[in-house]
Amino acid sequence: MVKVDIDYSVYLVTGREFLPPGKDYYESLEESLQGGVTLVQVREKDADTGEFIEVARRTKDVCDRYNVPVLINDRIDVHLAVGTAGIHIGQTDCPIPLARQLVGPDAIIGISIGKVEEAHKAIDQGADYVGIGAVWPTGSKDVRNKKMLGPEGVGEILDILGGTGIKSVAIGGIHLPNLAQLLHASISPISANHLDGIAIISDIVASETPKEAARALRDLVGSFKRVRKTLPDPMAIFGIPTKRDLTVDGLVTGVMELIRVVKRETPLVHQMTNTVVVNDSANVTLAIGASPIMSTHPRDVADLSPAIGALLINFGTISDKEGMLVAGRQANVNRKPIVFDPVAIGATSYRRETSVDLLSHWQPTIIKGNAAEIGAMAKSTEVASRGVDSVGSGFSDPGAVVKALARKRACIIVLTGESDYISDGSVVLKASNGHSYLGSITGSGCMTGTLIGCFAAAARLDYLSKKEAYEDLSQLVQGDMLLAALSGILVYNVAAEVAAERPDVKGPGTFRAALIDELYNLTPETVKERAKITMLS
Ligand SMILES: Cc1ncc(COP(=O)(O)OP(=O)(O)O)c(N)n1
Ligand SMILES: Cc1nc(C(=O)O)sc1CCOP(=O)(O)O
Repeated sequence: MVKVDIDYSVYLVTGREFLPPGKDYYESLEESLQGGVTLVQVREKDADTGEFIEVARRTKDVCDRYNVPVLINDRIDVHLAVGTAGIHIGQTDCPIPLARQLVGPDAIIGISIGKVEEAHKAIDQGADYVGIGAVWPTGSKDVRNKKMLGPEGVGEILDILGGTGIKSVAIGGIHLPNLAQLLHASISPISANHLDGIAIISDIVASETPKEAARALRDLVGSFKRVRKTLPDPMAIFGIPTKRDLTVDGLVTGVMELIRVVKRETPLVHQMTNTVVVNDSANVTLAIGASPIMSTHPRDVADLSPAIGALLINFGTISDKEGMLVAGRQANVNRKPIVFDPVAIGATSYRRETSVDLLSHWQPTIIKGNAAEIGAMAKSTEVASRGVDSVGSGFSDPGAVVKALARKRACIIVLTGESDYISDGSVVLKASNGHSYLGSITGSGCMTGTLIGCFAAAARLDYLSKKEAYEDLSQLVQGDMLLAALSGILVYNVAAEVAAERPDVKGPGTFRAALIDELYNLTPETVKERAKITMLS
C-alpha cells in the first residue's frame, strides 16, 4: 500500500444520528460525494464492532466509486478489517507511536488538537494531519470541557504547523455563513499558514440537500485556496484585490480617486455608534458625499445588511450588543467591510469582554483606536487609558505595534494620535496631518472611524466596478482596505487643517462647524497638496 494523496478541502465526518428524519445514510453520503466532499471519516459512537465494520465497509464501497479516501474514527481494528486509508484519533485514544506500529507506515494518521502543546506533540509524533477544534460551539458533540478556539486560536496553532508539511483541518460549528470568516481570520500571524480544509458533520449530514451543502462548502474552500496560491505576496493577509501602486504618490492618487468614488456612488454606511456622536457622525458622512444609516435593532440590522456598503461598530456607549453581534455576522456573510472602533476598551472589564464576544462572532476588516485602545487590543503595557483617552507618551515603536496586531487579527489596524499609523500586516504607513483643535471636540476619533467606514464602502464598490473584478465568495472583503483606511485618516485631518486656518474659527465650537463645511468642500487636489505620508515598511 502507498500513502494516498489526500485533498482535505471538505472532510465529511459522518453522523447517522444527525440525518434528517427519513433520510437514508448511504443516499446522503452519495449525494455529499456528488457535491464535492474530498475525504470521509466514519464516526460511529454507538455501534458495536460488527455494525461499525459493516457501515465502514459499505461507506468505503460508495466512496471508492468517487475516488474519495475513507478514514476511521478511533478504531484501529475497524480500519484494519476494512482496509481504509487510515484513522483519526483523539488525545485520549491510542497514542500515535503505537497506532503507527499497528497501522503501518502508509496509513494516514490524523489527531485532534486544541492547544499549541498538542500541536508540538503531533509534529514530534509524526501525525499526517491535525483536526483543530473546537472552533465554535456545536450541537454535534459535547465540547463543554474544551476551550473554543475561534479563528484566531486556530491561527496560533497554524503557526506551529507552518513548514512542517502536516496538513490541517478545522472542526466544530463550521457552517457556510461563518466559513469565509474562519478561513480568513485563521491565516496564521507569523508564517501566513492557512487551513487545508474543514471537517464538517451537521452542515452536510443534517441537510435535506447534502449535495448542495457540500458543493457550496467546496466552492468556497477551493476558491480560498486558489487565491492564496496565486498571491504575489504569500504573506499578505488580504487576497490582493486590485493592482496597487505602493508608493506614496501612488497611494495619494488612490486616495484622490476614492474621494471621487464616494461622491459618485454615495455608499450607504451603517453606523452603530455611541450616543455622544451619532449626530456628528451622520453629518460628516453626508458632508463627504456618503449616506448614513444609524440603525441598532437586531432585526433591523439583519435586513439592512445586503443594502449597505460598509458597517461601523463603535462601542463607546454599549447598549445594543445584540444588534452588534447580528450586524457584524451579517456583514461577514454579505462580504461587507466592518470598521471596529473599540472605544475605551481598556477602561472596563465589560468592554474587554464585549470586544472578545463581538470578535468571536465576526471578523473586522479595519480596527481603529487611539494608543490606549490599540495597546489594550495588543495586550501591551506601554500605554494606559483614562476613560476614552490615552495617557503617557505612547508606544516606543508604533509602527511595529500596528504591524504585529494587523497580522494577529488578520485585519487593517489604524492607530490614531498626533501622527497616525496604519498597517495591513505588511505595509506600515505614517500620516502626520491634523490640528490640535481635533483634541478639543468630542467624538473626533469616532468621526475618523465613520470616514474610514465610508471609504471602505467606496473601496469595495470601486473594486467591484473594475472590468476584471468578480465577487469571490471566499474573500471576506474585496477592495483596497489599506487605501480606505488611509483615505479616512487623510480626509479628516486635512479638512481639520483647512478648517482651523479659517479666520472665522475662534475655538472648538466654530471649529466643529467649520470642520463639517471643509469636509463638504474638500477637493482631491487639496488632499494631494497637504498629505504628509511616510511609508515605514
Ligand atoms: C477531523 C477531526 N477532528 C477532530 C475530531 C474529534 O476527534 P476525537 O477528539 O477523537 O473525538 P471523537 O470524534 O472521537 O468524539 C474528529 N473526529 N475528526
Ligand atoms: C466530532 C467533533 N470534534 C470536535 C472537536 O472539537 O474535536 S467538534 C466535533 C463536531 C463537529 O460537528 P459540526 O460540524 O456539526 O459542528
